[in-house]
Amino acid sequence: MKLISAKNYSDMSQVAASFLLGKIKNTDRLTLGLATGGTPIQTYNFLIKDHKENNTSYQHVTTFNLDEYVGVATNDPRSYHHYMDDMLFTSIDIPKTQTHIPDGVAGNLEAECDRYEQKIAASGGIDVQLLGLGSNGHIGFNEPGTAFDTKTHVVDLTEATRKANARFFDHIDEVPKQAITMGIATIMRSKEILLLVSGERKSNALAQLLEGKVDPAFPASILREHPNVSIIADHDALGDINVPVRKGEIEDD
Ligand SMILES: O=P(O)(O)OC[C@H]1O[C@](O)(CO)[C@@H](O)[C@@H]1O
Repeated sequence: MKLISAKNYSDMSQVAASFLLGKIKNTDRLTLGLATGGTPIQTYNFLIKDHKENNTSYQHVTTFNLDEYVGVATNDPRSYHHYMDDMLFTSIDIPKTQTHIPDGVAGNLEAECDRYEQKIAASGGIDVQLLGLGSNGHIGFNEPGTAFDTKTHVVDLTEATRKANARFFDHIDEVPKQAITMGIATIMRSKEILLLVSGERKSNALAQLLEGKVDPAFPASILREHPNVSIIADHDALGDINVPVRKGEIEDD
């Protein structure tokens, strides 16, 4: 696992965008796994800025998002479909047909999970998966206690996660109680993983990921067993962590 430090949220986002652009610009065909939440927003802003300034194309890129709320329509501003259109897709030249997000209003949610899993496999699997880290160690919406062999599935959200995400809704009661998420096995099959961690509120989770044991009680701990993980963490998230850290390129300036 490679740990790269960045000074702050903005620098973390710039290092992350450069990392992704290195892949986007240097491949003929790329499948990206994408995340939502607060963490990747500025990374997406930097990708958009680069697209506008350098005309970087996404015609050869296919994307699969980690998750979607159950019962939130795709055109609802709180859906992850809407988030992705708003934060990235409509501002770059990626064909809509190449972007994939689970359908949280599908009539048969189990069938939707199977369909999504098969779609990822049919595309050849995920080359690079972008991840955020839940304060309780969740990755995607895989909450503590999720078995490491899970594929895409429906999950009951914990109160902690609903509270953490209530900032995107008018009231906590409006935060859905369930979501569809890629499973931990789905995420672990990605060829490469890029985990972004920012802010003091994530420092305990990051310390546990780096120093604790691999345990389903802390889902992100499984990343220690993946052969190709890079973590970009800012100083607030790193806190006093006592592991070797490589400095992000921006810090070397
Ligand atoms: O980036 P945030 O908003 O702190 O959320 C952490 C993670 O939790 C989720 O909101 C749930 O999947 C992810 O989208 C995100 O990566």
